[in-house]
Amino acid sequence: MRKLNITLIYNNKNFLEFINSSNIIRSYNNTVYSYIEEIDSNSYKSLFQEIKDTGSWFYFNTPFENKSYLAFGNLFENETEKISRHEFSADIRIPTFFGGAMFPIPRKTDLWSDFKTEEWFVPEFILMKYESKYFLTTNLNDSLLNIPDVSNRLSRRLKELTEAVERNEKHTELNSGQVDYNTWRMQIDAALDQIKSGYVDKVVLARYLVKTLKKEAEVSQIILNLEERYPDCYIYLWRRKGSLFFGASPEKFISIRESKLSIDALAGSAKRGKDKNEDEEIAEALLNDSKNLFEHNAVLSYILDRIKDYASDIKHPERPRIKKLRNIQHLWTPVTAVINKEVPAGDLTKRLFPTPAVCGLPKERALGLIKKLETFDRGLYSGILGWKDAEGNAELTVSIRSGLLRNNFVYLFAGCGIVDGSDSKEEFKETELKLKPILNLFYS
Ligand SMILES: C=C(O[C@@H]1C=C(C(=O)O)C=C[C@H]1O)C(=O)O
Repeated sequence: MRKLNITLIYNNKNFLEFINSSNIIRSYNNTVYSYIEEIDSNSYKSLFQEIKDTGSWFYFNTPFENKSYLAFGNLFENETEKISRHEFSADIRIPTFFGGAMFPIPRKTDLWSDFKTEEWFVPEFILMKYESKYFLTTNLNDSLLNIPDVSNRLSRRLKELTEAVERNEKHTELNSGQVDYNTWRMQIDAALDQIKSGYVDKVVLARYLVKTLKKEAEVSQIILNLEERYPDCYIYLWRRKGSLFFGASPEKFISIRESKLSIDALAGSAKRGKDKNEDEEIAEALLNDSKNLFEHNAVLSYILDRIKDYASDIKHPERPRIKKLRNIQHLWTPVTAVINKEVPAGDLTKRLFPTPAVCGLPKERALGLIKKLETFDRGLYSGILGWKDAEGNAELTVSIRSGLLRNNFVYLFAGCGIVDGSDSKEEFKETELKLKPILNLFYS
């Protein structure tokens, strides 16, 4: 294994100054003291090449901001309300909490037992890449440590991330089989009956696939491939206990910076064309297709309705735009607004989640139908994932186009919005397009 230099980066003088200043302001419980230092790119890159499917860590890349985070170690868990923060470096903002929430249906199996229904944790360390600069954040709590202690702890954590573990080769699938076309058709027909009777306007049904991995997954390769192939998507990987949940999502759930809010309405899909002309024809047809526009508008009108009491200056383009990805294109309406000062960010998340892009309309009825018709646990698939800070800022994605690695299996998930006029064969094809980003990582 290459030697990792990151253990040596602490600048003694700055760190001591930080400890002293932290001692002065030290008066609350649950305070996070964040020491941020720039590190050299080689340390970061060498760690990245060595990262394994072991330990507990969280990786989140928001390419449109040129920022990625690798968070590891656990200082606090689920204490969002109580934590205040003292940062040493004022120039650069670092998120406080990383984590996410599952799609809100109680689980029937053990597939997701390595994750919690909802978790927001304060990591011990965060490696951040911002444009061409690299930073290490060390988070400390009230039992402040000295430099050798912190360095040792960092070395231990890095070892956990980079050391491969021997695996027992005998495993059984936790959720055997898959949703094949016949099962899918019956589910879509049942949903269409409910739509025709007027019980729901839209419901998003998903299917899953299980594949055996032929060899150990190479995590650094997964990250590199996803980042290269999906340069406009959120790239996320969350490793916890024996599971790795990961994906490349085109969908922003919510982004909050001070009072600026932005949300994606993303729904309505079509394949990519074989050449530029065909691609444009397909996009044009999608922009004028009443079924897809209905699916899309269900999401947009829901978002506008849910934020109207919390925000002002709500803006969005009059007609949807097209978001093009490698295998698929979508109808997309970006919504921006200014949040009323008195609203906590968590309230907005609760009001919006899950949107009709992954659930349906009316929400509670669609949730009931999904619970009744789907035969697997969605878990973190179609949940939310990302970061928040103690000041109410947040960057969360809808965790779609995702897979779960567990033992020697990869579980893949994809869904689509069902509305009046949906056809089970076409929707099945659409799920295949949506499964591709993950499937191609292992079987191309
Ligand atoms: C549910 C998924 O995607 C969602 C459903 C879409 C649709 O039905 O057209 C499009 C984008 C996403 O909001 C998925 O990828 O699994």
